[in-house]
Amino acid sequence: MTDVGEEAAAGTPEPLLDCTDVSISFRQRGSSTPFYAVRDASLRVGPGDIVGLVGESGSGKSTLARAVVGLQRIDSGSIVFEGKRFGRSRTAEDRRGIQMIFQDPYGSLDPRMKIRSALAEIIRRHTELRGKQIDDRCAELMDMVRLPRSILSSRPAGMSGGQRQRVAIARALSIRPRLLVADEPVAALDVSVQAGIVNLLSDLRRDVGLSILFISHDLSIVRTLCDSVSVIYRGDIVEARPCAELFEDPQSDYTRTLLSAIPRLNGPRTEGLAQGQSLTVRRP
Ligand SMILES: Nc1ncnc2c1ncn2[C@@H]1O[C@H](COP(=O)(O)OP(=O)(O)OP(=O)(O)O)[C@@H](O)[C@H]1O
Repeated sequence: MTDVGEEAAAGTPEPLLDCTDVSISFRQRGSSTPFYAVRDASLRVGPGDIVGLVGESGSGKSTLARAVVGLQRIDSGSIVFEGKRFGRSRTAEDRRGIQMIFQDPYGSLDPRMKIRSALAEIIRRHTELRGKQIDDRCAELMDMVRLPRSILSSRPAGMSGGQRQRVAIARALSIRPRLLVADEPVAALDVSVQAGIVNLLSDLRRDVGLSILFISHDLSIVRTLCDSVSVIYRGDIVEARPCAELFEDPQSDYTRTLLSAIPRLNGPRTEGLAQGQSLTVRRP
């Protein structure tokens, strides 16, 4: 096995996140045989990378993502983040490094709480900032996610889906994670709103060096946003390659099936997201 020193000397950066042979099972009612939702899955995210994780419904994407953030126990394998292997429990510092956003941002936002209070609470809990420093940080976060600062005085209930997802991103960023796990973050949004969120994630990688594990069943978005992509099928990662290579020359039968099921992918990179609408992502 190559050690980190040799890798660095060879010019290969140490991955930020390195999952190796991760298996996750659930008990099945009425059976003594466990059901493996994830089986020997390996996944790497480099510093500043956006990695897509794609697969059909029930293939194990969310289960693996939850394991990465520490919400799901793993049976075997390892999850190493910034060179540290996570054990059964994680420290507060471990948890700070990886934050997650979900398809439904309501899940992480208290509908009764003003955005300023929700952000202030998490900033106070996880950082040394106090008083005006917290106000300044809240304002800065609104700028980062391109929301007007006046939103800080609103409650989630009065906001659009896209605004709520931006607030969820601001909340995740408030404690300066190095990795954002985004589980279907645009699946519930209108196509026009999706493009704004995808552009925002791309800009956050460029502006603050955020690394992203982007989970989606929408291959056209993954192709537009991600540097590399892992394809998961029934808990197995069947292919993991740079995006351009995978879309041009898929190696596994399952990836070929996924791609052929979406004829619009045969068009140019930014065309045809849905019925003539285009998803234009600004590249750094
Ligand atoms: N807590 C659980 N108990 C039992 N089975 C579970 C549990 N969580 C997930 N599963 C099963 O594990 C498999 C993978 O589910 P998972 O949610 O990870 O898939 P997914 O690829 O994220 O699907 P989707 O795109 O529909 O969200 C599914 O068969 C699901 O029913």
